[in-house]
Amino acid sequence: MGSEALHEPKQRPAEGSLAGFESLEKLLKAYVPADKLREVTRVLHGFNQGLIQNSIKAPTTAPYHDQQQAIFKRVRKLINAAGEAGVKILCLQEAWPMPFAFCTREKQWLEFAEPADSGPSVRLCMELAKRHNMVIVSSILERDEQHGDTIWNTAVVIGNNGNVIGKHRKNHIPRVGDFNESTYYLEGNTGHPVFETVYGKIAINICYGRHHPLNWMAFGLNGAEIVFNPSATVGELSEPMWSIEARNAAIANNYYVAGINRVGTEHFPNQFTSGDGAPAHSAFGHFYGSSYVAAPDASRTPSLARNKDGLLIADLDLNLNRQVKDKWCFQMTGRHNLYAKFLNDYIQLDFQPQIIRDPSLQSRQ
Ligand SMILES: NC(=O)NCCC(=O)O
Repeated sequence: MGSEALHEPKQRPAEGSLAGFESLEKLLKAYVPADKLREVTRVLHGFNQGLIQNSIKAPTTAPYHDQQQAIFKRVRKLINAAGEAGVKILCLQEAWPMPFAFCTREKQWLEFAEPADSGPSVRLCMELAKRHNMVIVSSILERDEQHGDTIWNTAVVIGNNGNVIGKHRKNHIPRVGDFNESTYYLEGNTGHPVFETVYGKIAINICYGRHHPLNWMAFGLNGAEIVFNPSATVGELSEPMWSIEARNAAIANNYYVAGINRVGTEHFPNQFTSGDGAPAHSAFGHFYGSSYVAAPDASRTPSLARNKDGLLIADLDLNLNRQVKDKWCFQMTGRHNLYAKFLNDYIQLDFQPQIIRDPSLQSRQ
């Protein structure tokens, strides 16, 4: 019997699975013979080196407080597991204390917004960070009460003493597919902060910011050693990009990147449309998890599952950043003065693109 017959899933593939397998790695393992799999993994992942992805735990029709408490219960358990395993820096997925309701455009979901220094999820993370002597990056919907209740998509960095070190607000707000986030909040105003923690210098590039190379670059130039990318994105939209973007950023900027994606399919009480003529629907699509860590030497860890909660633990040797920098000299050879001048020209109203046209082309009217 061939391996295909042995491993072909017999029933309908589980929701959110990849042809019946919980991750690409498991699918490859089922079909590629062991001697060849080593080579496939070497080329796909390089050499192997805590992140938490979680689904929502109560229906979106439940009272908000119940929805939030159900997620807290689950995430508390996962953070405790990370702490017991010795995790020192932990990042949670984007807007982890709530369903990713921004597809609906309904303002009622702002009920989940909280102050970045004292909201319920922040207090939970402060308690657990202190208990486990751990740094926690917690991505929330922020309500800025000091500035007229402005709403932001924010990552709060909590130090190992249970103190809030600071926060970063999402720089790039998507206007793609059902990601109607601009209905709720604006582009962030916190720049590209790097947080110096007892375990290393970290930064956060929130979700859609991962499509913007200069966003990655700025965190690197500010000295980040690890950049977390807490995300919420669905299979139909971005899955082919997911395994590339964090790796590319890690290579180009000589730091580690940890991509954390939400997991599960979220259904909402009222139907919404995608503005593409297709019928109204009540589910966002499948958040495909697949969280992983990419290193500056182009290696990466395997992914977490596509359809299950998970905790990924990776040992990061921060000295590798400098070794790779010394070898490849990407920072040293960067022509930042050229780019600075170009960008300055580009933002002028009278900017003209630098195009040298083949004079033998027929002139366009
Ligand atoms: N949450 C978020 O920014 N999603 C946008 C979709 C994507 O970047 O894949």
